[in-house]
Amino acid sequence: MADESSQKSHAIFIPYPLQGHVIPSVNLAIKLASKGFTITFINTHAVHHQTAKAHPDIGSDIFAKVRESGLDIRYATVSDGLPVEFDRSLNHDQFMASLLHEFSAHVDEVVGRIVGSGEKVHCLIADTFFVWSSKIAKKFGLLYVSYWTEPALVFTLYYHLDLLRENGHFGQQECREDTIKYIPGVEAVEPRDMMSYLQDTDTTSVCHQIIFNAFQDAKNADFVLCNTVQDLELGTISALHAKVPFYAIGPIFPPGFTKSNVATSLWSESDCSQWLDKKPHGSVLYASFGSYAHVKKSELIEIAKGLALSKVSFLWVLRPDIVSSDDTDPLPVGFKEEVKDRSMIIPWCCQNAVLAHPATGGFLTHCGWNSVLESIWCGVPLLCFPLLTDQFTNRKLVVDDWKMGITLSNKRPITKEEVSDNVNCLMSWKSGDEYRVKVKEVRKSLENALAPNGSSETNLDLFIKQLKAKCQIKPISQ
Ligand SMILES: O=c1ccn([C@@H]2O[C@H](COP(=O)(O)OP(=O)(O)O[C@H]3O[C@H](CO)[C@@H](O)[C@H](O)[C@H]3O)[C@@H](O)[C@H]2O)c(=O)[nH]1
Repeated sequence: MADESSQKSHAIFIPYPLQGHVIPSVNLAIKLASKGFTITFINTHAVHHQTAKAHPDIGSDIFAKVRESGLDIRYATVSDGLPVEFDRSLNHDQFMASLLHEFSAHVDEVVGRIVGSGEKVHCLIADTFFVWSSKIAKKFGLLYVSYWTEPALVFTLYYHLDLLRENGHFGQQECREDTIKYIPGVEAVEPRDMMSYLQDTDTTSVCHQIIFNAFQDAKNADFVLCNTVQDLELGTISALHAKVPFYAIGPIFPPGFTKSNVATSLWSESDCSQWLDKKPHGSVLYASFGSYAHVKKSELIEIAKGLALSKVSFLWVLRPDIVSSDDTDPLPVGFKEEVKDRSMIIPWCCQNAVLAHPATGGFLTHCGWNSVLESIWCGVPLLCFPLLTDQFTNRKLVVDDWKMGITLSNKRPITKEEVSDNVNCLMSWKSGDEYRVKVKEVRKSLENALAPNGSSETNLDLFIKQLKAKCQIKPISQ
């Protein structure tokens, strides 16, 4: 009979309540559960409410279906401190302030309830951007596993904020503009390629407070799991190993890639497959700017006009709040009519299915990290239009380091002519070929990482082994 120390590892898993964080968190939760973990996954009431609105069949539990397949994933929800119907997109700073100041009290209560029920819990897996994780983990006697959903390069730049500050590249009225060459493991980064928050001169915003506090807290993490691919960021990761118990476990995708048994989309997905089926191989540009950033109306109009000018077929995801949730129809008058024979414009889709479709030949993207990984996996080259946060740094990786895409524009504001020219450059068989060849080369690193004994599996297994050792859990079979 199993004794007290041979139980399954039980993790409470709390994703950051944003689409681009919930998706890789659900995927990691499934992966850990398939390796024998018990997971209690906790979404905010607001994320659950919006997911349930988009998928009326899921009821109160997004994991009901995967549990039927034998995985031990439990599900709970918690308040983020704001009413469920509150418009978090329109009132972004108030939302972030609530996550900074209010959320931890609610998390404390729910974690306390689970631990107090007598259930043995071993660790708290929480997004690195939370400011409270190590304190709550410590209070309830749990190990803290920090989950980083962006590249290792971005992690290390935040981790070395003090170094950037000391050297005058961050936090001054006039920051240095020369190349940064002193971050361990990072050969060179231009200041313009740092995350947007590190390029701001005003560092008093709520997002800055979150970053400062979160990275202070991350220094107390027992483990950091990163959704990146070891081979692609080897130097950065090796240097981090000297300071942080850092595990490159990516790419973390849903099992099956194009279809998940767990509903994660916050908007209902339009089916584009029939439209795509009628298009020639590699002829469609897919355009999407993710779930979070907003686009200036004037830039959105230039992009629309540029797409019209390009004559390329395109599938464009335009979230209802892409400009602002109080301007839900920002396209130029007559645009939809003008491009109707060669376009499909929708509020949301199953992005993995679109990228994996043979008709898709290019991706106009804001460079969210999930989008970058998904595009590589599907061998689709990128046209980069970074808007916020890590997207500028991700663009550097995609264009300057891995050479599998091009930048939409090196200056702002963008013009319709450069949009059209660059769309044609990426989509044309001749000029786009070098990027298609490169992205397929980079894809090999992902394939290797996911192969049996590849870095994704090996690093995840190493983490599990070391976690069990720290918790003194014996393997189940003993
Ligand atoms: O119509 C769509 C559009 C997107 N997605 C999915 O939504 C996710 C979007 O994630 P990402 O591409 O990373 O963009 P954001 O939603 O903007 O993600 C936030 O979180 C990321 C991970 O931390 C950061 O890299 C980004 O900069 C940040 O904005 C991806 O998995 C997409 O497949 C869909 O399923 N359907």
